[in-house]
Amino acid sequence: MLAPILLTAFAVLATYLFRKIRWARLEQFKNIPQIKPSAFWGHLKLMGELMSSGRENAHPDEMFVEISEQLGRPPCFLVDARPASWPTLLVANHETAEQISRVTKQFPWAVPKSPSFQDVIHVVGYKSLLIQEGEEWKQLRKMFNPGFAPSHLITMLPAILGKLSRFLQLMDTYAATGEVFSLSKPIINLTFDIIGAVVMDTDVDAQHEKDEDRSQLIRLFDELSQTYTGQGQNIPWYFRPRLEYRRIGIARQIDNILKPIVRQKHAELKRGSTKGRTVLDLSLQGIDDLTEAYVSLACDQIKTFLFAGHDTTAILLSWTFYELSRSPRVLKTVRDELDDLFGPDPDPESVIAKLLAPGGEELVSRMPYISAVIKEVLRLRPPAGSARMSPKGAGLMMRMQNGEDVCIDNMIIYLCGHLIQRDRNVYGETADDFVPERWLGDSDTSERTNDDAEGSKQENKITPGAWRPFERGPRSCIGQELANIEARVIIAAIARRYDITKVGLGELALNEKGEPVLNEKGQYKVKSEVYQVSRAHRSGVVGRVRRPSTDSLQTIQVTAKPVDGMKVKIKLAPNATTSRPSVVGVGDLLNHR
Ligand code: HEM
Repeated sequence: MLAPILLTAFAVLATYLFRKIRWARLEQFKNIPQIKPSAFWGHLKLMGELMSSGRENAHPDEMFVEISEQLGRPPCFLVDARPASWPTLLVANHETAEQISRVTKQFPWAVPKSPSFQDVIHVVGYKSLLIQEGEEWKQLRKMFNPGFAPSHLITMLPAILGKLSRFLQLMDTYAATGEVFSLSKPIINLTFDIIGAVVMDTDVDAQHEKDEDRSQLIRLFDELSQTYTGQGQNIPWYFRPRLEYRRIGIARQIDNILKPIVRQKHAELKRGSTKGRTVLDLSLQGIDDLTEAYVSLACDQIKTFLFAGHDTTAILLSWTFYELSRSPRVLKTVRDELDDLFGPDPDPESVIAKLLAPGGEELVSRMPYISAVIKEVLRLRPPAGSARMSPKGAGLMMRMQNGEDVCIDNMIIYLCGHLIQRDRNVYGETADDFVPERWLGDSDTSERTNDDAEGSKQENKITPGAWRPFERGPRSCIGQELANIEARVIIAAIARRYDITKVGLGELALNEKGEPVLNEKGQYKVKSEVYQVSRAHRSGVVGRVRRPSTDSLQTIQVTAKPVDGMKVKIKLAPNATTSRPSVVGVGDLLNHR
């Protein structure tokens, strides 16, 4: 008697599930452009195939480019990798992206962040600016905006330049030995040191060769980011409780280092024994009683700035030096601009002296060609994108190419800078080429690019929303101006001192005389392409190989880095002095300021 009942119940359940899966795969999003999904697998199998047939370890953006091409480059398309990830809407055009990033009545602070950001919760903290929403986010942003205001950041120039000496020393050593090294590594460590100085006036000692000489804070940060590498690290925590426990433990140790710093800075401010110029100082001003809750909140923001501010800027600089190394026309123009601005002496000490002298701040804003180079690198190699999600039931509608309105609630909306910024409708036939000149007359990379009224004042041509490496709208990058200043002064200090040669992937193709050969686009021909990978790699040293898997969809917010950590060798440029006055000089210059 029981058997037929059970059998019937099983048949009913199976039919229900079959229909439900079929509906979800074939019907639910049928109006969104997509590769024909499998009724059972959706796009899971397709993604597995694409990732294993492509470049090893490649950033998912590369796979999205391939899908976009197959679909005829629509403004947006769907990738359905359920249950490995939420269904994901890939946004590939600026008009569609603006619908998500702008302020609307429904979303007064733009469409909320995707829950996939929770993956990095132990790195940035529960109350991180990166993750918070609504009023809480607004208050935080208000609290920390002053520390990142351009007029304030420029006063931090000495602190930024102060971190260059160790970097230059190391680069000079590499130039002397001629050894191959990962350029991203010293740059990441430099940007880490700069963030530590700008945010809390603390030497985080990232730039030491030996691990034991680096600060405990940096070592813990490193240890924590290590827990995010390797396969399957982003599955729900209850499937990997030991790893979760380890992350919580490391995060607690980091807090134990940062909390006393917050308390000490607050005490110094109250005593009046500090000028109070760091990002942390400014956020503490006006706070009489420092509660534990505030200490915790400030800690989460410091972690957020350390996390969001070092890797991104380092990626920008790594790609910049790579592009300069293979674009002789661009390198020459950059060096000419530096000669004009800083005089013919290419020594970093001389550049730094001019930056620190009266009027130095103004020099930072007067680098139109270098700015165009930075803008073009950020266009072609955006270090980060944005993942958003409209809550279930919110009723966020998007108009598709066929005129249909589709509800896009409860799915990841990925504003894919890599696709948006290579849109042929905006950038034409040279969309994939490195052409800094396209920005001349509009080479601004500052926060003003987030302002449409300012953007349309430019006599130029390229619509503001089509350049969005820092994203746009209220949730755009708070550190945009800091990244700009860092990138400019680092390029100014080193672009004339070293000649950089890529080694391994991306190496120049030489002719029979051993000379590099220009292609029709004015860049040297290369033997292979350097491509982007997604995972957080230890201090930029890349080497661990991960089998491709669908969980990379959940980590699309993780930055896109050069695959090999940008392996290069360097030598002093022909007119650079062979002595190393810069190493001693930077410290002296700062002491005398
Ligand atoms: C080239 C360098 C950088 C790039 C390309 C970049 C890119 C971005 C992008 C695309 C976002 C938006 C993320 C989203 O919508 O989900 C963002 C947000 C953010 N960035 Fe950056 N960033 C850079 C440097 C920095 C620096 C130096 C800091 C330093 C503190 C920083 C801190 C932040 C923070 C805190 C947010 C969250 C802002 C909010 O939600 O209110 N970034 N960044």
